[in-house]
This record gives sequence, structure tokens and C-alpha cells, in this order.
Amino acid sequence: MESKGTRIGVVVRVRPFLNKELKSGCTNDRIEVNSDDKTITVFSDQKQQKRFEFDEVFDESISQEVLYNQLKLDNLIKKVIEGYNATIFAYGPTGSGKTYTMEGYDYDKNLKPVLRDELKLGLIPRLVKNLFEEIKKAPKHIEYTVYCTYIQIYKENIYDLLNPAQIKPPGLKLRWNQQEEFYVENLFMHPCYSANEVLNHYNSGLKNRITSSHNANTTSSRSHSLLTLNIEAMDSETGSILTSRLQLVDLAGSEKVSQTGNEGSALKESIEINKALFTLRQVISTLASMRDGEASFVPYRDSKLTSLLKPSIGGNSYCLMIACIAPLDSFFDDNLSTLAYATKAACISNEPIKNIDPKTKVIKELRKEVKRLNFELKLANQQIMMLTEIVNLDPKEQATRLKEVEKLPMKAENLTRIQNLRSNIESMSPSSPLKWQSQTAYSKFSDAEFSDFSLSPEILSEKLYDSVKMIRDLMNSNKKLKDVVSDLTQQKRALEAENIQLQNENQDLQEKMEALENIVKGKGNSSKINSEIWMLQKEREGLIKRIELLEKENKTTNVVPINKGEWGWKSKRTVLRGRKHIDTVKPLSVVVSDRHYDPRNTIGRVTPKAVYRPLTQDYPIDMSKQEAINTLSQILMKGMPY
Ligand SMILES: Nc1ncnc2c1ncn2[C@@H]1O[C@H](COP(=O)(O)OP(=O)(O)OP(=O)(O)O)[C@@H](O)[C@H]1O
Repeated sequence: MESKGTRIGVVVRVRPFLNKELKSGCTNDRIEVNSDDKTITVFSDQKQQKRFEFDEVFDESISQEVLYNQLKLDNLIKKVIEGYNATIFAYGPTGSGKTYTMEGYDYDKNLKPVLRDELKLGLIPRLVKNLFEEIKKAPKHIEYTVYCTYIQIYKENIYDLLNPAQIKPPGLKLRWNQQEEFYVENLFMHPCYSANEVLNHYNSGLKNRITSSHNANTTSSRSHSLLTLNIEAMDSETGSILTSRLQLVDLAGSEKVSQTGNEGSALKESIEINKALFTLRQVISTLASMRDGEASFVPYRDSKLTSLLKPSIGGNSYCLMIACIAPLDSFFDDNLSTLAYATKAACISNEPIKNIDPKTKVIKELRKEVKRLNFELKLANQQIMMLTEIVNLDPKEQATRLKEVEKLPMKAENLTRIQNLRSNIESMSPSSPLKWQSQTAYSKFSDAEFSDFSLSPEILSEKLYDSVKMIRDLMNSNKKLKDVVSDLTQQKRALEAENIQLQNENQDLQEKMEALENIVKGKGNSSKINSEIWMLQKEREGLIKRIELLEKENKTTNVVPINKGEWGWKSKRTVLRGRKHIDTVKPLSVVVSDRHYDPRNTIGRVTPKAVYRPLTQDYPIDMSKQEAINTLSQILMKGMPY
């Protein structure tokens, strides 16, 4: 079933006052929440009213469990299992309860998540458990695998929260795939077979999420986080594969600088967060103002967040927006803006599409075709049998039996032909000999008509033969497709194993890096460093000896200033490529300007006042200038600086 034009669901949740807000005497005079008629009314300074209506409005008394049940998210999970994509995202100002709604964990002094109260668990853990409960109910021949990814977008960089090697800049790249969707390159996808496995990954990812404390929220998420569950259902009976995706998004909060009190780098961070949310609001506004069938430019690509949310907002997923607001009067402007965008989002229509694997689609179509051909074959057999009997009957009976044949389901043109044949037989003289009558009846048709007359036994048997051949071909290709599916399954398993191996290797590397860091910090075994230092000292001693030798040689040589034209020194610069070249290439050309020496400059570009060329056996060497020696020493000691 393809469901078309499903509106984005929009609900609003108002959080309760926090203890510190109650103590500091914060007020709540400008917002009126009415859960029964699903409205929120806000009052401006001048006591003007604005009323907003949503799919649901939850006041501060609502618990996490009631919220989950009232949102009827088990229905959404069923859709996901059926092969539809779905997204739930929390939107609202900083400190309005987005993370609480999605996660529900408490945070310790180091801003790390801890689970103190199961009842407080947010939507994500509940959805994950619900998903696996539904999977358990599925028939045994359908094998489900849930692949879990968890990313955060921080200052327009994408980090893999489940891969410790990818939680620092530069982050992962965003790419565009053949299905015309954005995806994150090299993202770890963890195959999971139970809710606990997913939640363990999620919890480890949460620890890597960037949070900080500011005036409006002591545990503020500074990044947008996207937990994605890719579900793959493989039917071992039919070989068909069904995929779907559940995306759970906790956005960073929009924030007013005056409210957060941020300064310096935290202020810059606020600006970055607001930039991505600005693009999200632009996308929402553009889609909301588009009329049916109208094409308009939607700036999805302007931020990584909106690029990744493209299928969810105005795309082919089911989508639920949870707008969070805080009841405080100090949040008035942010609340008003949140409610305005939530209203716009409610006007956006998505077109959820069931994801069917292309191979499964072909197999389904072939099956349908085989079924149709089998039916036609059955009919053709029936007709052949009846007509074979009719040929040997007398004309009267022939006409009666042909009437019966006419009742069989058949193509319109065949029916006309049988009817013509019958009326011909009926109009014949009853005394005519049977054989002659039959021949006359057939002879009324032209040759062309006769050859095209599909009810003649020869033609029908030919058609029968063709149909059988076609069915055999279809069955063959069906079998081939099944083989392809089983190959792909094997490949998939191999890739999964490889993925796990790579993750283990990655883990090893992490450990090695940590060990090296410990060594550098002096925590670990320092013998490696000592031997490295010893080697470097040896190398240094060798170099110093070589310089001394060169200095000695220098005393016995003359100065030969170079003319550009004479020596073509532009071409000689390649000699100065590094220490090794200087050791091996002869004659040795070192060209030094009196004013400065910049090895990255081509010597040809420097206009030297005096240029010196040290030569070996073939030429007298100029080493009387101290700069040349110094430069050479520098190169020998440190290597070329590029
Ligand atoms: N429904 C609620 N019931 C009880 N406490 C809540 C509720 N919603 C939010 N809180 C509390 O309010 C504070 C702010 O909530 P939360 O961190 O979820 O806000 P946020 O919108 O995610 O903020 P940010 O955008 O800065 O991350 C937290 O201490 C949280 O525990």
C-alpha cells in the first residue's frame, strides 16, 4: 500500500519549572496550555493573544511513559517494520527539554549520562525496545538485522559517535548516492540483534557527545545528534529483502546569546548552532509555502543537518516533530518562534514510500506474470479440449456446444470469431454432410483470417507450446534471481564479518595510540624513547663530522661568483632537494643570496647579489662565505625545511 501525502505530525511538549527556576521566582504569565483542545495561547506584552493548534499538546504534568503511549509510537514502529522510513525530531530553544524527551538520562558532574530512574527513560530507549518486541513477533522465516549508526553534527562537521577514531576534526564526509540521498561516508554501522545491543552502542555514543553548561541549561547539547536504525528484513522463503530506516534526532537548541550568557568561543559555537537551525527553518518555511505540485528551490544543501534530513522533511518518510518549550516568561520570544515554525512544519506533506529491494520487485513481477500465464494456459487447454470434441459432432450439436465455449473467459476478438463460426453453422442446411459443412464453415474465412484464428487446435497448441516455453524461461530467470539473492546474502555476511574485524583493528590501533600517548606523557615504558634519542644523537654526531670536513675543504678553495647566463643556475636548483642529494650529486651547487635564504623559493626567483657555487674535484670550491657554510650546516642538521 502506498500512502500518499502524509502530513508531518507536530506535537508540543511543555516542560515543568525546574527547582532553581522556582527558587529564583521565575514567572509564567504569558503562556496558556490547553491539552484537551490541543492548543497553546501566548500573550504579548500588550496582552494580545495568539493561539496555536497542534496534533497534540502535552503539559508539564505528562510523564515519559504517558507521552510515549499517547504518541502511539508503536504504530510508527509497525510502519517501520513494514518497510517505511520514519523520523522523529525534537526542536526548540536551549533548555526546553529536547534531550530529556528523547533520552531521559541524568547527567553526572562531568556531564556524562547516567541512568538513575527507568521511569524517566525517553523516547529513544522505549522505541528501540518496542522495535525489537515487534521483530520478535515476525514469522520465523523473516530474519531481521538492525544496523545502528550514531552521529553528531558539530560546527558543520560530522562525527561518528560510535567510532572513537572519528570524534575529532576533520570529521566524516557527506556524499550523494545513486538513490539521490545524502549519506555519511565511512560511517560505522553496527549490526545489532537485540535492544540491549543497540542501547549499549547508544550509551557509549552519548558519552562522546559534546555537551556544556551555560546559564539556560547546565547540560546543554552543543551538537545535533542523529541515531539511525537501518532495518533489514530477509525472507528466507521468498529470498526477498525489505529495508527501512528509523531516524531519531535530538537537535541542539536555538539560543539567544543574552539567555545563555555565552562569550568568546562559546559565543562562536552558539552562532554555528543557530546557523544550521536557520537553514532548517528556511527549509521548513519554503516547503510550507509551496502549493501542491509546485516546484521551488529548497535549500537542503545549505547545511549538513538539512541535507541528512531531506528524506524526512518533504521527502518519503513518516515524520514527527516534537516542539519543546519552557513555560518561563523569559523564554517568550524563543517559544513564540518555536510555535510558529512548528505550525509551518505541520503544513508540510511527505510521501511515505515502502522500500522494496529492486530484486524483490522483479521477483514479485515475474511471479505475477507466471500466475497470469498459468491461468491463460488453463483456459487454452479447456478451449482446445472442447473444440476437439466439437469438430466431430453434427452441426446442431456443434452450435450448442459452441455456445458453451462462448461462456468461457476469453479475449473479445476470439469470442467474436466463435460467435461468427456458430452463426455460420446455424445458417447451414441440416441435410448437408457433416464433413462438407465443416469445411464450408471454415472456408468462409480468408486465409489470413484463418491463420490468425486462435481457436484452431493447431494455433492453440502452438500458443500452448509458446506459453510453456515462456513459463520455463520465467522459472529459469526466477531461479537465477534467487541465486543472485543468495550470493548477495553471502557477500553481506562476509562484509559484516569484515566490518567487525575492521572495528577490532580500529580498537587495537586506539589502544596502541593510547599506549604511545602514555609513553610520551612519561606514564609508560620510556625505553623506546631512549633508543630513539640515542639514534638521533648518533646521526647528529655524524653530521657534525661531515660539516667539519667540508669546512676543512673550504679553506683550500677559491671563490667563483656565478653569472646567471654562464651557469644557468635556474636548472641547478633541483640539486637542493634534500640531504641525500647533497651527499650524492656532484658537482655540488649551493646557491645563496646575500640578503636571505628561503629554500622554498626557487633559486631562480631570488635575485642574489652574490651567488656562490661550491665545486668538488672538477672546480675550485667557494666556501669562504660564512653564510654558505651556515646554510649548508642548517640543511645537514635539520634537513630541508620542505
Ligand atoms: N518534562 C520534564 N520533566 C522534568 N524535567 C525536565 C523535563 N524536560 C526537561 N527537563 C529538565 O530541564 C533541563 C533542560 O532539559 P534538556 O537538557 O533536555 O533541554 P534541551 O532542550 O535538550 O537543551 P539543549 O538544547 O541546551 O540541549 C534538564 O535539567 C532536564 O532534566
